Amino acid sequence: MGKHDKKTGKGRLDKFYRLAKEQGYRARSAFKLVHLNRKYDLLSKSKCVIDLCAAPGGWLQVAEKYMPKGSLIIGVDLNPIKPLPHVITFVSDITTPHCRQTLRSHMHDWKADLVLHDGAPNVGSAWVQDAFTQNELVLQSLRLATEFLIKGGSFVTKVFRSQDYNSLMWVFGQLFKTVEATKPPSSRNVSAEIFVVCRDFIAPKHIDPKFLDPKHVFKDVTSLPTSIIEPESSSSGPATQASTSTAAAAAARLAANSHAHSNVFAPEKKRRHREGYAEGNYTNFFTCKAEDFVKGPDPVLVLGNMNKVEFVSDEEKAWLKSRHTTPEIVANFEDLKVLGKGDFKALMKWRLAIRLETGLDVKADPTADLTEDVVVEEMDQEEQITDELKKLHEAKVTKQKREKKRANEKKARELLKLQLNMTAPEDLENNDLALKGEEEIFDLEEGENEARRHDGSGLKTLTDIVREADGMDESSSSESEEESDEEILDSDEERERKTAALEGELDGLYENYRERMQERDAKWKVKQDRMKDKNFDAWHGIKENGSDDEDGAGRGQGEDGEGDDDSEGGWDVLASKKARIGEADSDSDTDSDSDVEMDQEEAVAKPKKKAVKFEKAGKERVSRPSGAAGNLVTSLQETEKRAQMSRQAQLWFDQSVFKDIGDLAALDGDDEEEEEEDEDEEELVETEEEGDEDDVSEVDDDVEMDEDSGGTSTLDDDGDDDFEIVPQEPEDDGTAWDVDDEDQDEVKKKIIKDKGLLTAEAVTLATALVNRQVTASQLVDQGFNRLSGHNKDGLPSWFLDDETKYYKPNIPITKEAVDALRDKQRALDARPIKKVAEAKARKKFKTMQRMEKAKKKADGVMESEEMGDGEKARQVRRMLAKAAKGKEKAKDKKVVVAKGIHKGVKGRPKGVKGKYKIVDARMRKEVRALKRIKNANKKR
Ligand SMILES: C[S@@+](CC[C@H](N)C(=O)[O-])C[C@H]1O[C@@H](n2cnc3c(N)ncnc32)[C@H](O)[C@@H]1O
Repeated sequence: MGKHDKKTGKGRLDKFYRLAKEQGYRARSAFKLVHLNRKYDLLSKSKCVIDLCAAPGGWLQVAEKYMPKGSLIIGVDLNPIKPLPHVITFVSDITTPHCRQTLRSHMHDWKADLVLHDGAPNVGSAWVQDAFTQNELVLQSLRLATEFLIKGGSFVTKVFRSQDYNSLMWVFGQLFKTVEATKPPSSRNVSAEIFVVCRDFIAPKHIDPKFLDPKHVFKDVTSLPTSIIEPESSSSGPATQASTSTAAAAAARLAANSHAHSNVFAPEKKRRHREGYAEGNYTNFFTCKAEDFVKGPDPVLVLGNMNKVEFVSDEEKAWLKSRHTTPEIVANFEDLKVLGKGDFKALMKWRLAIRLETGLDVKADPTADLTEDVVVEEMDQEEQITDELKKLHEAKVTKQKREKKRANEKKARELLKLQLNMTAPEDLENNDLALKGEEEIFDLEEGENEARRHDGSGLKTLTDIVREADGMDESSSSESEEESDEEILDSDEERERKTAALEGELDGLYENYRERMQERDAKWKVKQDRMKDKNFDAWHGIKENGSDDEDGAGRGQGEDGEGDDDSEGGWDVLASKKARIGEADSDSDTDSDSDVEMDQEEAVAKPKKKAVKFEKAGKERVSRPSGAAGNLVTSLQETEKRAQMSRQAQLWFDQSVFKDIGDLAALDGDDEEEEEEDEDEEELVETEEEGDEDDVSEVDDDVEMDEDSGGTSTLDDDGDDDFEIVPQEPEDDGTAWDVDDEDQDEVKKKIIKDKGLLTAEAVTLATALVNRQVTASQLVDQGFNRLSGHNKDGLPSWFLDDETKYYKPNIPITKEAVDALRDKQRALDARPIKKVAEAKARKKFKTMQRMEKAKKKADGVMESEEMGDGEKARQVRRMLAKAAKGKEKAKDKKVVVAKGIHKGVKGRPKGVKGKYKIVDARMRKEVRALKRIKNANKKR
């Protein structure tokens, strides 16, 4: 059988392959015969076996093993079979006369008890063709079997299930009393092969050659003669019976046998023959009376199940004479199995006509003729089809809706994640969604309508978001209603439940997010507190408290009456307007942290109307907002830190954008009436002060805004210095980024961007103030806008947190402000690195020391009376120049061997530039020698 694929992969792992190896069988197929033999006991009683298609000899081995000793075992194959003990083998094609002759030569006049056939043509082409070739081979082997089998002998063959299977089985049934198809366990389920065990060979005397001719057998089994087999003898009994039985009956019997096994394999078993006979059913030739069709309750069933409708009774014959009974109708009744849809319709029409004619049916409408009745029938079918189509359409629509709904839910989830900064916009599958998430869903400036729609708060609830994403907004409400009717998932209850679940899930996610943030950033909590205090509550608080409280009385409570609006809020903006440079509250301790932790009472006591007053204190310009109304003057007992802050404030205002400010106190167009601001957000950046003073001067002019406070300075909550960089590109809004999932660089960039934006706002406002385009009061008034009021009741924490970040007025920034900051950043970037700065400072310091010394010396020179004025001036100049220059490093001595020196040559030796000193090598040696001697003498 040649190379077999069982040598590789799957085959190698096969249990029977391993068993065959273990037991010394040449092929795993040996076990098929083992199993067949176990079931039918074929071998033990056989004394002569012919194995057709026997290579490599597995079956021969089994036969040799289970057959009685001395049995004749003959194997034939296209391929040579390695010699086996007690087995005769030869190479031949079983379809050729040569094979038959050779067999005969080996058999002499013996008859075989058993003929085996496990042949398989070389497969590889299409299945049908292979199956056909296979079954052709089966028929050839059967031909040999009929020639060499003894009466009562057995024939075992492999058959491939195909449309010819039943034909083969029918033929087997004609030749053997018992025919059984079986699938041994060793035969792979995936294989379409089945083994047919034919026992008790009838041994007919003469077999019509057509009976074993593939052309006839496989072409049309019904065309086979029903009595082609002549019994070998009249005494053959059952054989005669078998031979006289109709082919249809035999095929039906055998088909019934095979059905017992048909579930094991048969890829084509599901194939349906929609026209003509269904496979295996051709022997079930059923007839019925025309009466059953006409009068029966289910004419369709009759047409479907019967082969023929017969007109037997007088009544039925009378129907044949009806004008409705056309020759075509009669022909149709002759063979129902070959009819098409139109034929069936015609028969149904005929039935109705006959029924009407015979009075079995009464016309509903007397005017309606037969044709109309027929149309009713057609309509029924059409209705059925329409109905089916409708159902399909509905199912499709429902499916689409469900998919849409799922997609929308997914979108909603992604949007919410996006809003929680749990995902980056580019991570979202749908970028539009990301944009939507940023621009639309939480668009807090969406407008009054939107605000009204959402309880007047201007905020969308989660349900709204889900509803929106679900396409459940007003525009699609009708569709939503329809959907809710159709799908239980869309019911309000379900929606609420899902929304609640989603909210719960999101709350959980948000909590995780917060935890992660906390873990990641030790200062996060403090920042959050400060955020809450400053940017949200306080922001709204100041506006709620009103701005026209000119008397500087304590700030009132907010509209919600909570009274917890403790920070300057609106000052967030106002302070930005005035560059937010101030010092700590004069009457409180100046620790920056204390600003953050300001308690409620203190906050309430703050003035409602906020303003800034800048005062000069000595050289320092001081922003000195004060929480207490009367505390308008900078305290002289300010701490050193505060003094430093003031200095930094001065540096801040030394920037070009403020250069036009003459007196900062005059900033406010509403004159000195303005009240002072509390210090809540007034922190100054403590700059790096490393290196000497000169270095400090280089970096000290850096005042930054705190990202959290929307324009406050950046003294850390823990009091650490926090030097920050003003961004290069402040116009880029990168506020939507989440620091949590980014690496540190990204975080820094984000902070820079954020700060840049806010700082630009501050500078813009400050510039506007400076240029008197706007007054402080106007700015404060502008702070009262539609974003002021906010009912926070019942809102989820993630939303409030998000609001804290984003629910702010959009303060415009000018190009000039951005340019100013950019210039500043460039200046900062141009600074030398720390070590260089330190080195420079050291150098400078030493120079100053030298200059100091030189100055003293110069004083001495000037006091001298020995020198004239001109001489003194020259001396002093030289000394100062020397001091300024500093000590030059002693250059490495260069030794040059000059020729002729020892010969008394005078003047500059050749090749020597600059100062030079002539030394005598011999003299040097002598000097050293003398030193050595001297030392030696000392030791003695
Ligand atoms: C599955 S193998 C038989 C295995 C065999 N029963 C055993 O156990 O070793 C099928 C064999 O049929 C042979 N065969 C196919 N067509 C043939 C033909 N026309 N004449 C002889 N042998 C043929 C192939 O050469 C192949 O060896």
